[in-house]
Amino acid sequence: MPFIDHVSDSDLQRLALQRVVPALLSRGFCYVDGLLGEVAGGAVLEQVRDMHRSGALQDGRLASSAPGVHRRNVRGDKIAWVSGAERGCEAVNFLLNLIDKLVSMCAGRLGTGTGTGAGAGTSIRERSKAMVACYPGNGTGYVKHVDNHNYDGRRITCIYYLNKDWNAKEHGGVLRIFPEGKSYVVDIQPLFDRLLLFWSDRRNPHEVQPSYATRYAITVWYFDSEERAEAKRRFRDLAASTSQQQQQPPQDSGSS
Ligand SMILES: Cc1cc(NC(=O)CCC(=O)O)nc(C)c1Br
Ligand SMILES: [Fe+3]
Repeated sequence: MPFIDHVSDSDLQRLALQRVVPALLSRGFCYVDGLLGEVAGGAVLEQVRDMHRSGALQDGRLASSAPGVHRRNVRGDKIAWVSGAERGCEAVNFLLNLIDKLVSMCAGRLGTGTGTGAGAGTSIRERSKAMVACYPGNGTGYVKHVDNHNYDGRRITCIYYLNKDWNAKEHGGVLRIFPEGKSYVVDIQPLFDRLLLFWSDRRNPHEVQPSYATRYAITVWYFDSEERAEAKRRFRDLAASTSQQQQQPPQDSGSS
């Protein structure tokens, strides 16, 4: 079904230049509410709910329960990786295309301000598949971490939230960002039709606080081409060197 084109290219251009780029450069994160609008946003939510109902969201990480509580492992978030081309993902694909357009309109203007010191600036031309995630609402969250803590190439994390009538006081599930070197934290509610963008590296450690209602989100990571290529080279060298070691006979320890 043809989605209502809620956001025109000129809207996106304005959003990129007047909101997203300045915020990323000055604060390192930015969120936009009402990205797709009720109809298209609702279509994405329905498709994610269908994935959840059909069991497509799996292999969540084991989340240990609170210390002291009888130590059973409870399931954390459930995820599925989608390209958007899958049947039943048409609305997700529409979302991904829109985010791609928005990020490409920003990419040329994120210059050397990214503070990575790597090369002349950020050339973002590729991204990961989309990670559809569901926190089941059993009190699990996601421990504090950095997405790209070791130059794996990821430059911008984009998270699209899908949760209607979310109330953090009752449902928890706040994404808390701890901006590097700042004395304050930033609490983001995972609200329906909200798009959050932030630098994936050490500038933005973050955690998901325990969620007490079903919490859906779709995440894509955009790569800096140079850093990604370098990370792939490093990974190939590592793989090559470890496989060589396996081929060589184990060096005797030299002990008598
Ligand atoms: C699998 C995986 C999930 C996440 N998710 C979040 O940080 C949650 C953000 C939110 O839902 O608000 N991050 C990493 C680095 C990996 Br890997
Ligand atoms: Fe993360």
